[in-house]
Amino acid sequence: MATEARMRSSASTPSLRSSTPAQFRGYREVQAAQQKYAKAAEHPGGGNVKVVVRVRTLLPREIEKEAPCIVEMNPNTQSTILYAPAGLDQNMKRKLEKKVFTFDNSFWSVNPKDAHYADQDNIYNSLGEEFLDHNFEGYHTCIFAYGQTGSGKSYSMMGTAEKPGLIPRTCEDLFQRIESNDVPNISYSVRVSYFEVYNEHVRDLLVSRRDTPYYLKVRESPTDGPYIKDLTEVPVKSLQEVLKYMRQGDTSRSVAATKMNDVSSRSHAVFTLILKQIYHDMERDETTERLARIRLVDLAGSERAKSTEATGQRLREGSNINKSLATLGRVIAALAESGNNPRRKEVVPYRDSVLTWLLKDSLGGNSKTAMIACISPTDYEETLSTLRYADQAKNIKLRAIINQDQRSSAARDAQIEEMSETIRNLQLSLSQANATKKQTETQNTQLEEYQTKVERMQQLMEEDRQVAECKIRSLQTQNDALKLHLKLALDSLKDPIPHVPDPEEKENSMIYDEEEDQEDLDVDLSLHLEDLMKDLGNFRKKLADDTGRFVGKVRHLQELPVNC
Ligand SMILES: Nc1ncnc2c1ncn2[C@@H]1O[C@H](COP(=O)(O)OP(=O)(O)OP(=O)(O)O)[C@@H](O)[C@H]1O
Repeated sequence: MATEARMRSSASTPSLRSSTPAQFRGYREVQAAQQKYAKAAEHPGGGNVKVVVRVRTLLPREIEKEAPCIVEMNPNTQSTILYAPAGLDQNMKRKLEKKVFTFDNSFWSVNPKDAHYADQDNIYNSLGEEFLDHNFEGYHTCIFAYGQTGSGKSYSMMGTAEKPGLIPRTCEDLFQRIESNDVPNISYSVRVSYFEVYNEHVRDLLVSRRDTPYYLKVRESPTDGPYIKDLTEVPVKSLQEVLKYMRQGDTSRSVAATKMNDVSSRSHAVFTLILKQIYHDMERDETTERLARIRLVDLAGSERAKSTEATGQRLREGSNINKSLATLGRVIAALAESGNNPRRKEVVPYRDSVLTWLLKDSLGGNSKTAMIACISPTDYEETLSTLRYADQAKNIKLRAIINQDQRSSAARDAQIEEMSETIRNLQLSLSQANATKKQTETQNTQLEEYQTKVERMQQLMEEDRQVAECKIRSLQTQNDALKLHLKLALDSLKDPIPHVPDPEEKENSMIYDEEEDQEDLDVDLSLHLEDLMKDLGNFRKKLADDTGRFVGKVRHLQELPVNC
């Protein structure tokens, strides 16, 4: 449970926010914002998995049964206390004495009337906002919700239309931050993907359901680790667009009514946003790219067949869910053990389930990660098991780094050129293979490679267009600032400020000084004016160059063949 004060986020504003309107920003202000941007890269990315617990409200079936609330939370210590259920004999009660756990946050969502009640807003402000700050700094992040079936995972992650959860709020804040950015030489791009792991198979939630199930393959890249081949990743430009995909994915998620939950998620759902920031340094003609993967995971709930009374398909689903959650438990245990004792090299069984294999990076690698352990206020055994799980996760050490890449414009151009050449060669060999009608395995691999390269190339060209655009924006801002300076300089030349005479000065020297000062001022102003005119000329020239380059590149992009 958290107090109001603690609920309010202490997270810093993102490094790129500013309140000065762009048209009034001078070169110095822009430089200051740029330095701030570079400074964010110095933050260390270590630390442990952040673990928070949320206890949900009592559900109608629990109220009906008059089930007592056996959880308590202390807002001062952020501890969660679990009491043994009433009605046990003294012997059992002694065995199941009260258990106390302390977490980064203990969120009390039982009764809205309580002072320390945590609503959806509080959860986002305490966790989501801070994690989005990390994304703008260039870190990958992952927030996953864990808990028994019906404990409030989907409510916390997705929420309802009236009370949106972490996922829609993250999307909203992300686009708000992007739209309020007024540093002209930074551009953003966002892509989204949404998949589920159902019965150990990966299903793309952004592709409409087909009669015969269509599952995707998991592959491993030497540089990026495990990834899903052919997963849809769509570029999104606005909040409305990303919410549209989120809803589309949500409706195709595998859910079913069980005895414990009317709308129970039968799969683990992974919603991912990829945020790319490209910052262009005007002086060095160099771009810095920052890439952050924002992973938001709603796990299926752990469940006991006895409580769910499941049979047939539901039972099989349940046993697969439990199997992957058990593997996740073993992965957490192994990582926590290595965190406690760095000299001990634990074998982490990532590969034992599709879920842990895909979350490898988020669990013990390059990511800042948080776990929301969702608990029911009435179930002793399941709640204790979730709290133990969460307690162990606190010991996992992370190795997050800022994902940043610096390149000169010339290097970017060279990369595009090299890629065009590869695409041309692939196209040639494909059309030769087509001509001889040889449907070989090599041809298929080449075709795949070709398509990936073309996609990557189109992405690069799009980014290049954004860089050119932000250069133009930046030059225009500087141009505006210079015009303003120029106007002020001209005004002061036309109407110089009269010198205020010092009463103690002698009259003669006064006349002499006044004339001398005016001469100095005139010389200063005309030198300043000359500099400004020179700068203005340079900026105009640069602007014209960039516009020319940009138009040329767009033409090149339009001429590029998409399919062979
Ligand atoms: N903090 C909360 N405040 C109000 N209602 C909640 C809260 N948490 C959960 N609920 C309600 O409890 C029910 C179960 O929650 P939810 O579906 O999120 O559980 P879940 O953990 O995702 O379950 P499953 O694993 O079966 O999918 C829903 O009706 C949901 O609206």
